[in-house]
Amino acid sequence: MGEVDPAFIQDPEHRPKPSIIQAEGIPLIDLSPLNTQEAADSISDPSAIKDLLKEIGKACKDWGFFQVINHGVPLDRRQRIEVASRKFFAQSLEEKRKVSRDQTSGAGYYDTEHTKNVRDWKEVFDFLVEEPTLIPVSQEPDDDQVTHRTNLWPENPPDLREASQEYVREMEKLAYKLVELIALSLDLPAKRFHGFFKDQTSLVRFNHYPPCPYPHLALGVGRHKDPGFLTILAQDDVGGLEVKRKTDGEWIWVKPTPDAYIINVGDIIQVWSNDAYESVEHRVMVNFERERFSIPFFFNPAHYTIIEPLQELINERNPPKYRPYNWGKFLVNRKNSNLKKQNVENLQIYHFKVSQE
Ligand SMILES: O=C(O)CCC(=O)C(=O)O
Ligand SMILES: [Fe+2]
Repeated sequence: MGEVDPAFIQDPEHRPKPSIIQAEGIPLIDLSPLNTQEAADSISDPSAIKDLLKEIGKACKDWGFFQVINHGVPLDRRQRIEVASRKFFAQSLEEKRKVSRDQTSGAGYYDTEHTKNVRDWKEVFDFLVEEPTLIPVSQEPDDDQVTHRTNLWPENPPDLREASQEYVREMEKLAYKLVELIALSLDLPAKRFHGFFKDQTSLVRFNHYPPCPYPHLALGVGRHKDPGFLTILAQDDVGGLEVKRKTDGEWIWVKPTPDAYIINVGDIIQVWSNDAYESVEHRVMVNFERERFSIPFFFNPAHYTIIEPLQELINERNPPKYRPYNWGKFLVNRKNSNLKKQNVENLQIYHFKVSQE
């Protein structure tokens, strides 16, 4: 890949800067107050975790991003899936393509994703949390058909499937804790969001960013916001994730913290909270020498969920800022547009924004 392939080249204004800004960085939040509660899985006494809720609320407002430590996910689960992911990507392209994602599967291997119509310098392997996962067949509003999506598991490494399934249970536990914290921080009942995830459309992705001969021109993932409810990301020690700081629009490097998870607010929280919390743009830089691996868990509601500002969070002085939309239709629209270069931007939540006039 010595030649510069124009498909990967970012417009000049979106290219990474030669100097990175570490600044004070995104907030680091210690979840250990949850571990000292007698019932950590149901936050029964919000007053005991008042400070934690404040921290979470502030991080969601000011950054849309934070890291968590003492999160309760056993380190060996994470190490096992990280090793499996490395082994999978180390195989030949021919081997990896045996589990290639196609139009009908919602999962598998692919290396042709585009973000904002520029190809990403990465290869990925996706798997669904629920089997089957129900997704609408088409983005047409009148078409009620749904498909049953299942996973494509590779033969090698042989323990990838088990490691993945084990890891996902841990991700769900952490996700539900975070969902409760976020609900409480918005002055909602702890379980306010739980029902939406009954038939979840959540997804885990293995990202592999190979070394890049022109890291000043390309990106591992172009600037974007995550469309779902929230994302729990495990990044390795290489680093490359950058978050757009809300105060001044600068791209801030997220310093790898061993055994921490990076949490970000997705578009759905932004809409449900009527913009109290914001889904923030992020991107991934690649580098000349080192390959990088990351594993995001995208926590997403059931396909039939209608996304609109929550009744409790709107009033006359704070009217709804979005028109309702159907999550499954939104997802299908996005999926159809991400695998090829197009001339227009794909569907975004601002397309549902109510005009303030
Ligand atoms: O690899 C990373 O650090 C982040 C990846 C990401 O933002 C995504 O896959 O949505
Ligand atoms: Fe992302």
